[in-house]
Amino acid sequence: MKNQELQHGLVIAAYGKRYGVELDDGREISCVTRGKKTDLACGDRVNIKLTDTAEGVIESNDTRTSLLYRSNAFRSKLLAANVTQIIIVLATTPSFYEELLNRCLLAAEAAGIEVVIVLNKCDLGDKQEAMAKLQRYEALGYRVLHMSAHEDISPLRPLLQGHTSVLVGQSGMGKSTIVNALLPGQQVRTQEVSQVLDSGKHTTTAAHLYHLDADSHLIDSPGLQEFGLHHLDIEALERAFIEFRPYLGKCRFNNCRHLQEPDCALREAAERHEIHPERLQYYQSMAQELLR
Ligand SMILES: Nc1nc2c(ncn2[C@@H]2O[C@H](COP(=O)(O)OP(=O)(O)OP(=O)(O)O)[C@@H](O)[C@H]2O)c(=O)[nH]1
Ligand SMILES: [Zn+2]
Repeated sequence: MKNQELQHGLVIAAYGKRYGVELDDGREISCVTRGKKTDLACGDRVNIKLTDTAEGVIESNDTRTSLLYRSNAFRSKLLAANVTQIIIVLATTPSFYEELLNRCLLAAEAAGIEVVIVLNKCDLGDKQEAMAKLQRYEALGYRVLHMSAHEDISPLRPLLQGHTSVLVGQSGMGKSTIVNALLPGQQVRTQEVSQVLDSGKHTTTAAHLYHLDADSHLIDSPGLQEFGLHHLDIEALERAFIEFRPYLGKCRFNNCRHLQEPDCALREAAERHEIHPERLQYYQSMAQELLR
């Protein structure tokens, strides 16, 4: 193709090394990156050189307003770019991992984005235990929405308005049910995109972006197990615990890590139960891991 002008677009799907990109004119094309570059995510705004009518090479990405990482035991990968909000989907049953919730919250705070915790399957009888666990997070100021994706998705809709939200959660919490309820037509759309992108090969989608309306977008990230926090340093980690912030800088040592040091404002606050001792312990275990 002769046309070497760069096109601008939005990454709407990440399939390993292949990306689905929606061009500013609305066309969807399949792209690879230049060289070995793989540090792109759903939600990235990119500049593309077309190589065919429906194919291109991503030359660069625009500056991001936010970036979230996912990780496995070995390394961090990008999860989503330019999101303004994270929707953490939990359910009354099966029981959720509080560890994963905490990691999601830290990732959101570190990225500077808003949080909504959704407790799904509230139509089921057995919700007391999950609700009790979440009271601690409500007390910290996090918004917790009790709902049932089976019965009524409408309480969630206004919270998505004007945001680019990323939906995360462990398997079985009801994420697919929520996406399907929010986007009754998305099945069609997934097929269209995968026909363009898959070219017959079996691929796994890391994430997919859907438009709810002109200003509201939703990124679905299937199979999320872990949140990448390897990129945080110790200062970012302590600030990511929102209830620690009023105490930071008040310890005797200004490089206090709040582990064993004397006159530590955070440890004293935990002793007075102004901060929850379990959250401090959780911070300490992560800090020790980071400092190793
Ligand atoms: N009772 C009840 N069941 C629900 C609700 N939402 C989802 N479920 C059920 O919970 C099960 C898991 O829901 P999915 O939407 O597949 O969960 P998921 O989080 O997408 O899980 P993966 O596909 O494994 O990632 C399914 O059997 C759903 O029908 C709800 O609000 N109430
Ligand atoms: Zn301290």
